[in-house]
Amino acid sequence: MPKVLSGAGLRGQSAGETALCTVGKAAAGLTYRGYDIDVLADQASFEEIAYLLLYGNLPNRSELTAYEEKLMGLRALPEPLKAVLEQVPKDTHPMDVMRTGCSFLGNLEPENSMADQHQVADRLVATLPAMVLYWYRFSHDGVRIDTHNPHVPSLAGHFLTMLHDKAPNALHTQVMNASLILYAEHEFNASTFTARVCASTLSDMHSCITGGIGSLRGPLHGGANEAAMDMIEPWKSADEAEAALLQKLANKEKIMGFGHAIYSERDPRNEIIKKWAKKLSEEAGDDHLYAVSERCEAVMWREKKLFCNADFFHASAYRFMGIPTPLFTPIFVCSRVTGWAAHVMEQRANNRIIRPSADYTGPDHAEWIAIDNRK
Ligand SMILES: CC(=O)SCCNC(=O)CCNC(=O)[C@H](O)C(C)(C)COP(=O)(O)OP(=O)(O)OC[C@H]1O[C@@H](n2cnc3c(N)ncnc32)[C@H](O)[C@@H]1OP(=O)(O)O
Ligand SMILES: O=C([O-])CC(=O)C(=O)O
Repeated sequence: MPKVLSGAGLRGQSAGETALCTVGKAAAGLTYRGYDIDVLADQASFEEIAYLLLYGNLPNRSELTAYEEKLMGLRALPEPLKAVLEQVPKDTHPMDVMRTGCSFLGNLEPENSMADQHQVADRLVATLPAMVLYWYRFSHDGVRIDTHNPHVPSLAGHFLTMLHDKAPNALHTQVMNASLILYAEHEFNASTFTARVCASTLSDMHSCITGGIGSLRGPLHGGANEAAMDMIEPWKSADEAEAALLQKLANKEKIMGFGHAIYSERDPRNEIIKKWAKKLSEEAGDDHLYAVSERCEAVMWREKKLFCNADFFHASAYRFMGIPTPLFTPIFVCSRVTGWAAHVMEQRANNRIIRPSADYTGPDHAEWIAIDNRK
């Protein structure tokens, strides 16, 4: 059954048109430009999805090879950007680092003309992983990593190689690739809408993407994958998880990684990432984290009819690949930048400034009081 969409948060109101994505059609589905997410996550590479979203069609083999080579050629960070990243304190949240990095790249390489929008978008796709990991490895390990990785064509492998200083195994590359596909696009979610509002003023791509990063950061949106990990990490058994979760529900707490603004019964991305989390759990010899996650899923459905969204099983999947929690939402950025940029281009192609109205709730008329007469 489709979710009843009404009330606050602009729920259920159409705020524009898109040819990029459908969410929640027949209560569950997700498509990118008409292609089903199950097929894409199983068959495609993230680079194919980036191309599909940004250029409008699936690339043929030679287009894909050329696109992969283009992205690899755009990976290097400018020296002044590295210098800025080296100034950012170690205890900064990596999402704030990405926000700064994206904005500063816009200072160094401004989008002077909208004719450059594809070049600017590709440059961001290629450099955002390097920005966050250059800073992370410098501030945490004291090393200046090489962000080229010419022998690692996939962004999935590139990210894990920069993080761990060695090439990932095939399973980790495959899961990371699927994860990047799952997170790439989701219609008019909060961060994409932020980017589109910014685009509607005819602002530049870096401003739109920087705004998107700021919106994604919150725990009700992309930040939920980190918040879910923080919640489940202390629980050492499924029984402990169930007891703690019931207590949270009794306290009327929000449980991160559950529920959705549009989907009513399931998030189609959950089954996919859950399957990979199980595989990774077996590979890692995990004896409780996957079981804890599964129990949370069962308890939330039993107690509240709330289901896992895309973020919940991403938490354990990323942990099994040795990814530190504060880098979870930044990975979402590395993926969603493709959706954001595609929406910016779509908004620009048929633009009217986005400017809704408000229902005024203040006083009808207030009499001016001279400053010396105020209480
Ligand atoms: C990739 C993504 O961004 S997916 C979303 C990631 N965010 C999270 O996981 C954060 C936790 N989830 C939530 O806060 C919400 O479910 C949201 C923000 C995703 C959607 O919000 P809404 O559309 O307002 O939720 P919805 O209308 O379905 O809420 C219905 C009821 O369920 C409750 N509810 C919804 N989600 C949760 C949850 N995760 N834990 C506890 N209760 C919840 C709401 O509080 C509301 O109760 P009420 O009627 O007593 O106020
Ligand atoms: O659509 C939403 O509201 C949030 C979401 O799942 C996403 O952005 O991937």
